[in-house]
Amino acid sequence: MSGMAKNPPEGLGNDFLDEIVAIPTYSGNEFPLAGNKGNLAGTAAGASSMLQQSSGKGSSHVRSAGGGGGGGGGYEGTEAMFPLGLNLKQEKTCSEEGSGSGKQLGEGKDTRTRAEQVREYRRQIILHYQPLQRELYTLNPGKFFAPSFIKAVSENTEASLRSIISEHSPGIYTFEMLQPSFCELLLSEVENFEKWVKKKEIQIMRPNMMHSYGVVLDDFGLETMLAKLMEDFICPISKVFFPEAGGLTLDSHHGCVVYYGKDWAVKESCHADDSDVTLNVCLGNQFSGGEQFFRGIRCGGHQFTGVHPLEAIVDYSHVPGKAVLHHGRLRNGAKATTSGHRINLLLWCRSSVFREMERYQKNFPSWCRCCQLDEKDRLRQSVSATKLELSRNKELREG
Ligand SMILES: O=C(O)CCC(=O)C(=O)O
Ligand SMILES: [Fe+2]
Repeated sequence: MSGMAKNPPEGLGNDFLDEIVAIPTYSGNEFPLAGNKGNLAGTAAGASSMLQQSSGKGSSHVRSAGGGGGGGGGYEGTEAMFPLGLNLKQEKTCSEEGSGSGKQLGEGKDTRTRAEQVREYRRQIILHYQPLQRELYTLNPGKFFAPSFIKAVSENTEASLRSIISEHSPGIYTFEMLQPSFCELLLSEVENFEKWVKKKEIQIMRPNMMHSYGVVLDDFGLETMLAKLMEDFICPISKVFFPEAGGLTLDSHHGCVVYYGKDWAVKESCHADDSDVTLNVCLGNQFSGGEQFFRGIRCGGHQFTGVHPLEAIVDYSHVPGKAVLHHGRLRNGAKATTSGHRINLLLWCRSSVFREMERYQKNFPSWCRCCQLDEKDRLRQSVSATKLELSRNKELREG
């Protein structure tokens, strides 16, 4: 089992504390899942009421394509705009976000790259944290996944995958994925990690700028297991359903668990994940409300445009054990969880090849609605200009 914690020494030395970089943290509320055995079958209740569209800015105005690419988590907020992505310091600009390894952080003193800081941060945690559910740390499909999911992925044909996957709406796919016992184990591991963090009074990195309530699984030893999960079980699906979004070449991920509920109220904000393909699976528990909403796929240059009238505005009510797989640039957000607690596993899957190609892409990406509209406009204008020129030439010849 690689990446597992060794026996921790008593307490944590100053070196360890020095290594932890300040990030969003919370210390107050207990993780309220202890003793919830058997409750995982709870479902997301509550009819999905329509989310109000983005205030004021929600016109279908199409901005001309700007920088593009960039992988940053832009937001079209219902109110505020937040960036997303792994963040060692609470920076405010989207463009600083994302998987930009090689970038130096810190004001002056710390000259390590972001990648180096993250590596050291993880090393320190893994050295000191003692896992509770060790079986989670090695991928065990028979224990983790629903039999139907294992069968479809092992057959690995488009037909077998389509037999278990439903298209909730264009580009949003759902399927039964996790066994209740796996969800329970993961929840108890997360709870254990939170207890450890609290006991040691350390600050840890939280999943992203939207979530101070949640943990990054990769940081405490689950990175290898999640990488294998992505490679063996998500890539076969993304190859079929998201070939245009890097689905053929996913090669890195950001894995976390996020919490919603009374003690973990998250501001409703529409955003794009720092991901090329996103896997989101509900782990539990009993809750109502908390629908996820989707507001159109946009490239980096069009993140802040409104929803187009022809575009579906989609809500989805999470169900424990069931996965949602969507295009990473599909703008999304979560409505308030009105009772109980909703806890989800997120795997932001990335393709370095896709991101590199995006940087040099000259043509518009076919999957961005605004780029499509821009392209149509450009064609229309060029046809009108040609027509005008032809009629002028005709007038000159005849006149
Ligand atoms: O509410 C959820 O399940 C998804 C959260 C989310 O969109 C995100 O963290 O990127
Ligand atoms: Fe998201």
